[in-house]
Amino acid sequence: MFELKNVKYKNILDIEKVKLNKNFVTAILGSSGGGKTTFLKLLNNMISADQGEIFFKNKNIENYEPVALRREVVMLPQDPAIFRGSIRDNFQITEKIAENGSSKNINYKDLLKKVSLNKNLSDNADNLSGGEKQRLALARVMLLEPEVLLLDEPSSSLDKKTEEKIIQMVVDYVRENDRTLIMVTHSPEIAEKYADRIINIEKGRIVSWKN
Ligand SMILES: Nc1ncnc2c1ncn2[C@@H]1O[C@H](COP(=O)(O)OP(=O)(O)OP(=O)(O)O)[C@@H](O)[C@H]1O
Repeated sequence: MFELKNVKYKNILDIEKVKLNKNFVTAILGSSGGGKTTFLKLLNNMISADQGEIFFKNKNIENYEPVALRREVVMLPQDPAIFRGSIRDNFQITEKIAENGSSKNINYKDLLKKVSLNKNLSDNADNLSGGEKQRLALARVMLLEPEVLLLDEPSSSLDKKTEEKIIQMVVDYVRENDRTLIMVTHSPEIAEKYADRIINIEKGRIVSWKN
């Protein structure tokens, strides 16, 4: 699905060659500051490599229209922005942005249940805790039904039990719907349990991977 060749970004990343498979759950592990977030951002062209090439479905990502690419490859950042207004507003704005009618008949309440967010649609999204905002953002991403989900430490402000539940749910979703998930995680246990492939990034380089 993705192929990177001799990709360099500032003095942060230096990736000789890597392929990321379609329909795989790929986990990215590594020390803080090693370049994991930067790696994800390159995949939907939020940032452009200084050198080298990145292919998505055999086409150089520089040749995709950026908005079209980001509809297919959606990133959930560590600290996602929440739209002002209610939880329902957040879903409605997302659907408007999506514009592609992909979110046909998705029930907002079911979506909240899926991400274990025990709130009303009319609740003010601003009042949610950090972990709850992250789950709302995850629900918004699911509404977009992207082909590829890039999750940057989706569980960073969640307790262990909720974290596991959410990851299980995302992985189930990805597998049932033939999607591709690339997730940065701090937890080797989560990576071992859910990923088809684990990539270790240290100091900007891929130091090991495991199938
Ligand atoms: N736009 C930028 N310009 C300069 N330096 C940057 C930029 N973005 C990130 N960095 C630096 O690059 C390094 C890698 O950052 P990155 O966020 O990719 O690491 P990470 O592995 O995701 O870390 P963490 O696990 O702490 O989230 C860090 O030292 C960071 O400070």
